[in-house]
Amino acid sequence: MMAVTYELIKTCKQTGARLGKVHTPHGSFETPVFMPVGTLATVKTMSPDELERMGANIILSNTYHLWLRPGEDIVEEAGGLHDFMNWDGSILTDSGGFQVFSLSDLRQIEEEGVHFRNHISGEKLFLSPEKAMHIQNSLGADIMMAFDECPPYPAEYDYMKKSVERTSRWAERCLEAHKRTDRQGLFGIVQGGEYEELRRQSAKDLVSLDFPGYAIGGLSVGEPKDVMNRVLDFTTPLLPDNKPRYLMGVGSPDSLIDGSIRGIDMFDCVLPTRIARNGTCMTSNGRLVVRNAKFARDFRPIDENCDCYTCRNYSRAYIRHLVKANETFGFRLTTYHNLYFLLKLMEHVREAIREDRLGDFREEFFEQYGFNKP
Ligand SMILES: Nc1nc2c(CCNCC3CCCCC3)c3[nH]c(NCCc4ccccc4)nc3cc2c(=O)[nH]1
Ligand SMILES: [Zn+2]
Repeated sequence: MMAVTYELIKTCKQTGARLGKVHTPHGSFETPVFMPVGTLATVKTMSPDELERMGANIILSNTYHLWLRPGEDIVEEAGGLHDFMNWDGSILTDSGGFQVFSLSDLRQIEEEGVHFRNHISGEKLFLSPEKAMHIQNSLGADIMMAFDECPPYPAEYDYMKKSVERTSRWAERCLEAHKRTDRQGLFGIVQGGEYEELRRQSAKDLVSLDFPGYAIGGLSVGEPKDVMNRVLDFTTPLLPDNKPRYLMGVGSPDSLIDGSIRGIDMFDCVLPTRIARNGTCMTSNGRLVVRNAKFARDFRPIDENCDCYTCRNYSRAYIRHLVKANETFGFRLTTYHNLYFLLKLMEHVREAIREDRLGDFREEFFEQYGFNKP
């Protein structure tokens, strides 16, 4: 029995977007969906109860971070991530590949795996496809990611070709090493940078391995948005219609809409929670830096079009005061609003797909948010 399955409900007549549902052992969620990130087994400053109340059904955590701290053995002894963090919705864990490349220096990539330094203690470590599978099996996430290399942007064609071929060999090794296929679904990650023939090669290799879902990796790594959109235009059609497609590391409102239009079903990003912790909020009229002096006597909510707990009960003046005083409650309020804003945005995207008008929704949203301004 497949741990993770996808149900295609309908395709938008105006765009390539699709309305779907993903079923996992910890429940189902409609797609396109934004997945809040909880790196160290917590979505920073939010309780599981608050995440549930704001409508989150799936959150992310991470192999690399939990392996280093507290150690996957402790999480396994607790009964796995769901019990450890008291979250009974779905969980997806990234494989750690990306974090090794983005967090630690002195890394050396070989066929066997990657040698690198622990970014906290400096000790030398080694992560391989097999090790990444064992850790994710111990963590017990409903969706696991294959161990891949996400090359930097830009990367030479020859380097990228070698990297794609190795990532495909690593994907096979992940399938071999994955132990709990009845309870945890393993997604393959398509690489290939901006090179169409390499994306084709990567997708062909992974689709032939018949994963229950596919991620598009190697994007949101500094390339211009039109490069990302072009890569999506020729990559998503290479993936099977009856499997979820997850665009990794994407979480700005415009990219969520443009990715959905190009047939992406799942998104994750640290953006909303990270900018919240420095007092920046996403609103329907663009970004608002609540720390700004102009809000000192502004008693309106962060976003007058938002009905979240933060916007129903607190003013810009109050939140500015808290953020300036470095009061934790202030960051809880901005985080709650930013996550609610993106979860609500995806609800509107799904509604627009139902009504075959996602193209129109994109125009209205971009206009109001200010994306079209030159
Ligand atoms: N395997 C893998 N992961 C990738 C990730 C991590 C996705 N988030 C996981 C999440 C798990 C829990 C801990 C945190 C990470 C990416 N993130 C980005 N861009 C982020 C760009 C960005 C945007 C805003 C702020 C910071 C960074 N591109 C990515 C490409 C890949 C990739 O090819 N392979
Ligand atoms: Zn709000």
